[in-house]
Amino acid sequence: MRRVIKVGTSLLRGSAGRPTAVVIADLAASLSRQRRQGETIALVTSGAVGLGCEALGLGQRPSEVVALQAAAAVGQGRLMALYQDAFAVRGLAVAQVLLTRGDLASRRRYQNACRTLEQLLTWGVVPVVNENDTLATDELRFGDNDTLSALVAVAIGADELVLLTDVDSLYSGDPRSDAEARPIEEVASLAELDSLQSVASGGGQWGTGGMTTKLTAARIATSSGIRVRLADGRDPAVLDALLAGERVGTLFQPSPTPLPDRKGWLAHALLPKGSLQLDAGAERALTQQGASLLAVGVQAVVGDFERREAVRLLASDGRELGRGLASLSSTELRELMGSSGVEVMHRDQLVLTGR
Ligand SMILES: Nc1ncnc2c1ncn2[C@@H]1O[C@H](COP(=O)(O)OP(=O)(O)O)[C@@H](O)[C@H]1O
Ligand SMILES: N[C@@H](CCC(=O)OP(=O)(O)O)C(=O)O
Repeated sequence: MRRVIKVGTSLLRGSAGRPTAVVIADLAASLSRQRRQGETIALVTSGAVGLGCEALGLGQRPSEVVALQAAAAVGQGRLMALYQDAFAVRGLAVAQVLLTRGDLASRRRYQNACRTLEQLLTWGVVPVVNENDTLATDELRFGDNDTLSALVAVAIGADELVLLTDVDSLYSGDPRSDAEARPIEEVASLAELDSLQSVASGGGQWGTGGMTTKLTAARIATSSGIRVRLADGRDPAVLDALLAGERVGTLFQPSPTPLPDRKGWLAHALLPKGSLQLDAGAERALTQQGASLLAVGVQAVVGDFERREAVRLLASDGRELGRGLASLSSTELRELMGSSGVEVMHRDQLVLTGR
């Protein structure tokens, strides 16, 4: 079994009065037991900004990006030192892996990251992944670690993604403000997951994405065939129960028809630079025949992009049909749209997302 465990800022900063070092030591104890049973584990951890703020004596999370980036630079080393010490006591080595959204959006850099992670796992080292906050600029930022954890789970071909946070399950409303909110034990399909978007809202004082980004993460992972579990990380016994196979928190069932690796990457890692509006004929050719996209079906080109850059494919009513890598630049396309016999996107370079 391959598991990715995501540990949120909500836990690492101010979780039920447990100091960060204790939270991490408890995690290391539980996860190293799993490792001894032959399981493969990778961690995605938040906490760089939170620990940086603590070290700097900042009472709250700064709002300006540059202050967040600088605070992360202070906190990331401290965070790694805690993981390193906690796992070393149990005889396990850890490795720091810092990624930006841009790293995962480039196929070459994504494959590099996959290879490095695989090498670490082969050596029995526990990768400890975080966003490279200090370098990530606004447009290349995830901002939350939920989405990153789902992409890491896809990258290492995990069986399960565990999102540990400061709430015991997904609720039918934000439990902080909705006294009637009820826990949801299982989300059985992508359709059910999509229908839940309205119940999720943002994070707490230190967490960033809240439940909204956890649902995005669940969508990415389950559509690639990875089971997702959301559970309370405040109590180490809950993680132990989860790792022992007990039903705790919320279970998101994996899709029975997972996207193959490259299509999963196209659907979830790309950073679209523009979009193409398609006519009804092109929509039918893509969705019903699995055809490549031809210039004859392109009605409008929005944005500026080069050849092999990512674009969204939109239906005439603005719905996203899919996305992929264009064979032509926006300048070339503006000249050629409507002409027959010109390929704009090969079927292997596009994925239908139907959002
Ligand atoms: N529908 C919901 N169900 C459960 N929690 C929710 C929901 N909507 C919003 N939340 C909030 O999301 C928070 C967890 O997200 P966040 O603070 O970003 O944590 P983390 O740092 O672990 O990612 C919870 O404390 C909870 O108040
Ligand atoms: N990369 C950031 C994590 C951002 C964050 O708080 O994410 P999350 O725990 O998903 O709400 C950090 O290390 O502080």
